[in-house]
Amino acid sequence: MTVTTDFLNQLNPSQRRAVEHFCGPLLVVAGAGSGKTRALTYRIANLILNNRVDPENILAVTFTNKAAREMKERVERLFAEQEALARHGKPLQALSEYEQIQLRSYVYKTFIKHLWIGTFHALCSRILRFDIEKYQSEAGHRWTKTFSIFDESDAQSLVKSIVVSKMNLDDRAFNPRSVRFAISNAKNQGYDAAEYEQANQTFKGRTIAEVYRYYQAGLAENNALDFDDLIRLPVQLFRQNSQVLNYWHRRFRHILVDEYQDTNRTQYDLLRLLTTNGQAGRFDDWENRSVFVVGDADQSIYSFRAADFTILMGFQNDFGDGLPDDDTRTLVKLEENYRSTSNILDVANYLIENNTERIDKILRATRGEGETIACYRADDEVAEAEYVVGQIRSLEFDHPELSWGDCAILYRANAQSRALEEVLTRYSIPYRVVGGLRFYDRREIKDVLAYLRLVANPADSVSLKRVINTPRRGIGKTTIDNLEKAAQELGVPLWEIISDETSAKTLAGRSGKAVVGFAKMVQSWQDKVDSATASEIVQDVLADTSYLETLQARGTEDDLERGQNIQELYNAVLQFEEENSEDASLLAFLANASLNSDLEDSKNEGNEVSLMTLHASKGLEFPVVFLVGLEQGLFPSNRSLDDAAAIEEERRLCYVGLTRAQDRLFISHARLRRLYGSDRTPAMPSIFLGELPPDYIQTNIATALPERWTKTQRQAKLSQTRQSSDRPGTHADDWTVGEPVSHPAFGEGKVTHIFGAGNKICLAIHFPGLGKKIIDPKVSTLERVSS
Ligand SMILES: Nc1ncnc2c1ncn2[C@@H]1O[C@H](COP(=O)(O)OP(=O)(O)OP(=O)(O)O)[C@@H](O)[C@H]1O
Ligand SMILES: [Mg+2]
Repeated sequence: MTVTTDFLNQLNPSQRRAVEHFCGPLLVVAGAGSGKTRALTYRIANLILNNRVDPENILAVTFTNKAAREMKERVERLFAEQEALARHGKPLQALSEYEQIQLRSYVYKTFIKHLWIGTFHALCSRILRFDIEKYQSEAGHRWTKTFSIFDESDAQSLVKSIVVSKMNLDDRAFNPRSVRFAISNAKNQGYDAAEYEQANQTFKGRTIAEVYRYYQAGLAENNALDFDDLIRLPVQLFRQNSQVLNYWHRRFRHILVDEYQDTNRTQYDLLRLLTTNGQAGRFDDWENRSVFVVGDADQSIYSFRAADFTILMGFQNDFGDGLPDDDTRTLVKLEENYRSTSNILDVANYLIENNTERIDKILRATRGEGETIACYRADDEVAEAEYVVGQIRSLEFDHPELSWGDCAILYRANAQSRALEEVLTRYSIPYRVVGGLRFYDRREIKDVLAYLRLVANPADSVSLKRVINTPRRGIGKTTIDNLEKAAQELGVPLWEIISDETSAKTLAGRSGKAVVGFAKMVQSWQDKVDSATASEIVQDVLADTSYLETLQARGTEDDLERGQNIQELYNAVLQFEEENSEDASLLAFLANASLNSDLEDSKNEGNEVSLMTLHASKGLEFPVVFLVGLEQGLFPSNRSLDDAAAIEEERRLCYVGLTRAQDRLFISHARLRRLYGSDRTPAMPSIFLGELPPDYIQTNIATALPERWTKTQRQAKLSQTRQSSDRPGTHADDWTVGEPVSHPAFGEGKVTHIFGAGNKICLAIHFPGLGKKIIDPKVSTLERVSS
């Protein structure tokens, strides 16, 4: 391939600098829509095309599997375009279909196939498929490369069995979900059970540490890892074994990370080990390797999973050999936004300025002003959904160039999708819920995958128990308990008892024959695992278990849909085999299935409205965005109301939502909302609504927002706010915690917290009988009550 720089013309000078920076560390910080992801993608192409880097030496970390897929496709297209010019002297589109296919297949085989692009989890699972057998945990646990990946529900059922059966604890006091969460959090901060116990010297802390120990032993017994261990284990392995680390260090000379602000401690440790080869010193090889990260601290929204955006802020110091933070050798700022109209961008910037914990940055619009932002107050959640759908339908007439696929509805909580789905269905508008009930979380899919996991990893007793009597074959709970007890006493996996005909018959009594038959069936698949393809094994499993037939025999609509889903799973296996010809084994497919939540996207991708949580919308963009449910207690969420830092995170989430919009933005809230099956309860408008600049916003209720300002007034207001010469009651010093106040709608209450500083404040006020509300004194008039 000839050296070329043509494609770099599609970048602005700062992006180009980031892309062309060859070796050494580089941080790109910039606001939303400024082309960070684009720069990262072009950089991969540039490393290979112009810097002559072997694709095998590149590791790119994306936030979702979908992003990884898109990035690969994008790089592939860039390559194909360059190659078309070089070979044929014509742009790609001018070539015949046959020539295009040939060219793309060449590009795929020569370059793309060798690139490692994926999420931290997907990449780590690949590393572990090579090296996990060299790892030994402090407690002496070991895993083999056929390990299963436990998803959240598998992990929780393991925790539950420990809490209830092993430790005889009250599962109300030690709710398996929260215990699992505590363990997960500890892992993401790099704590093992002993370190966790050290840091939590209460009864509860010690008990959770004990569950943690049993849980790790349980994982090892099942030859399984949870999502957190997928990243933690390579870190520990790299620390234990310098040869292994050295191999991966030499392999990944160029590391690129998108959304770096949402990196947690363990992921950071992994990156550091890989770049420095575990040397205590800093990044020491400026001539031969690079570490390139892009991010935006204002979009950090995963602190509940231990993400820490100070890691982004520390990048230059950590990797930059002690160079000052603003050193341009290690920092590029992007200041143009290519995504949104200036109205949308102004509104988002205005909101995020309310955060105290942030570094100000410039983000200039490059597009026109666009339309104003619509804000709608609905009577309840159904009326809100009707408003959204009404707008989507009227877009059909007003903007025929837009299609349903251009629209996205974003919300804070998954449960909000129900009302929206009902109304969309009523009007026959096709939609898809991105990351809702994941395809791989469906019961029938989990069943078939459990069979496959058992084939690949006989030690996986969680999967074994799931399928031993599914479909029913007359093996009851008592029989399974007996078999399991024997396995525990002998300290062997359940499979060993079941697959031994004599033991199985002795222990299983009347169900002995069924157990033996089941074991023989599984054994016959296991015998083939090295020679057959994944799809052949799936076919065998479906045929031998009569799973599909059982569904068909029952024949309800639900059952038929389940049958179709299984068919879809089979298609996914075939597709996987096509795309991954170099490793299409059952193991590789299973890892992919555990880690890939985007199957539904590829199945349905087309002209449909997208529904998703704000978290899932990160990095994406849509011409039309609806941001719904801006109500106190929902967004910001209830859990954040008492916590200033959490409110700031919610505000960042709101910033993420607003900045997904390219052309049109609709915001809404309801006065009454039914959520999680409760009665309709009154809902207050979100504080974030009061923080948006009213002159940019058209609302259906004159009083929904504070007084209207013109744009010039807004500027004046902004500087005035900054000079803090406000009306009384809007400055932090005006209030003290504990003082009684009166609100026009809620009556009398007491100030419990003051968030923010200067005149960028909100007050948390407890109103007897109503609970706690967050009030912005700039929006609501609060009266002091003399006590
Ligand atoms: N130099 C450029 N010229 C034209 N369009 C650009 C340029 N850079 C980026 N874009 C476009 O702007 C949009 C936003 O880019 P991108 O998604 O890379 O931004 P980002 O900084 O990663 O955003 P986010 O913070 O939301 O992840 C995309 O549609 C991209 O193609
Ligand atoms: Mg991005």
